[in-house]
Amino acid sequence: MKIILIGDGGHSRVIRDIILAKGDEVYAVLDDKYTRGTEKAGKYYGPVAHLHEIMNEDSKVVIAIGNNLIRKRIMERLNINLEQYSTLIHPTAFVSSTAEIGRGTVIMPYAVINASARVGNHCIINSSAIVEHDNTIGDFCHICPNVTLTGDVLLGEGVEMGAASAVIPGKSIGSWSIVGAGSTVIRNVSAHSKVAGSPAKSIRKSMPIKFLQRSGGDSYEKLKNFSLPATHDRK
Ligand SMILES: CC(=O)SCCNC(=O)CCNC(=O)[C@H](O)C(C)(C)COP(=O)(O)OP(=O)(O)OC[C@H]1O[C@@H](n2cnc3c(N)ncnc32)[C@H](O)[C@@H]1OP(=O)(O)O
Repeated sequence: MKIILIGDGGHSRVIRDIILAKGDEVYAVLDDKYTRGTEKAGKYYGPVAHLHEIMNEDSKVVIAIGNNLIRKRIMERLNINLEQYSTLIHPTAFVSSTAEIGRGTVIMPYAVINASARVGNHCIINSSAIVEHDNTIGDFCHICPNVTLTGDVLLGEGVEMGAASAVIPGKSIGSWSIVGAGSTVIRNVSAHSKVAGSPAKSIRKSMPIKFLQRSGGDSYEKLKNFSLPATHDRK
C-alpha cells in the first residue's frame, strides 16, 4: 500500500519505519515547512495543501504528528473520509483478534492490545505500551512508551498518557487530560485535567477555557458505546 504521511518530524520518521517493516511504501510526505512540491529518492515532498492533488485510490493517509490537538485540527482541515486513513500496526506488536483498532491509528513496536480492547481513530499506541483487556480509548489519544493501562480502563478523547504511567483497573480519564510521565492513576480523572505523581494528583487544569469550549470531547456514554468502521487495514 502507498502511504501519504502528514508531518515530517521525529514521530513521522518512526512511522516510516513501521511502513517499511510492513512492506508498504511511503509515497509522499506533506508538511507546511515545504512551500512547493519536489521529488526526492522516489518520494514526493510538499505542503499539506497538495494532498488532494496526489491522493488516488491506491494511497492511504496517516497524520504523523505526535501532538493530539494538532492531529485533530489537521484531520478537520483535511476533510477526507475516514476510510482514506490507514491503520498501521508494527509487526512486533500483539493485537488480540478480539480488539478493535480505529482508522489513522498507529501501533508502535512491541505494544500489546489485549482482548476486547477498543482503540479509537487517530490514536498513537507507542512503543511497548500495554493496553489491557476491555479498555476503551477515545479518538486522538497518545499512549506514550511503556504505559500500562490495566483492565477495563476508559480514556476520553485526546488523552495523553505520559511515558511509563499506569492506571489501575476500571478507572476513567476524561477527555483532553494529561497524565505525567511515571505517574500512577488510582482514581478517576475528570476531563481537561493535568495530573502527575504516584498516586496521581492534579497539578493544574490542562487547557485554557477557550480551548475547552472548542474541543468538545466525547461523553463517557458515547465512548462506551462507540463502534469502529467495519473494515480497516489490519494485517
Ligand atoms: C517518543 C516520545 O517522546 S513520546 C512523548 C513522551 N512524553 C512524555 O511522557 C511527557 C509527559 N509530560 C510530563 O510528565 C510533564 O511533566 C507534564 C505534562 C505532566 C507537566 O508539564 P508542565 O505543565 O510543564 O508542568 P511543570 O513542569 O511546570 O510541573 C508542574 C509541577 O508538577 C510536577 N510534575 C511535572 N511532571 C511530573 C511528573 N511526571 N511526575 C511527578 N510530578 C510532576 C513538577 O515537579 C511541578 O511541581 P512543583 O509545582 O511542586 O514544582
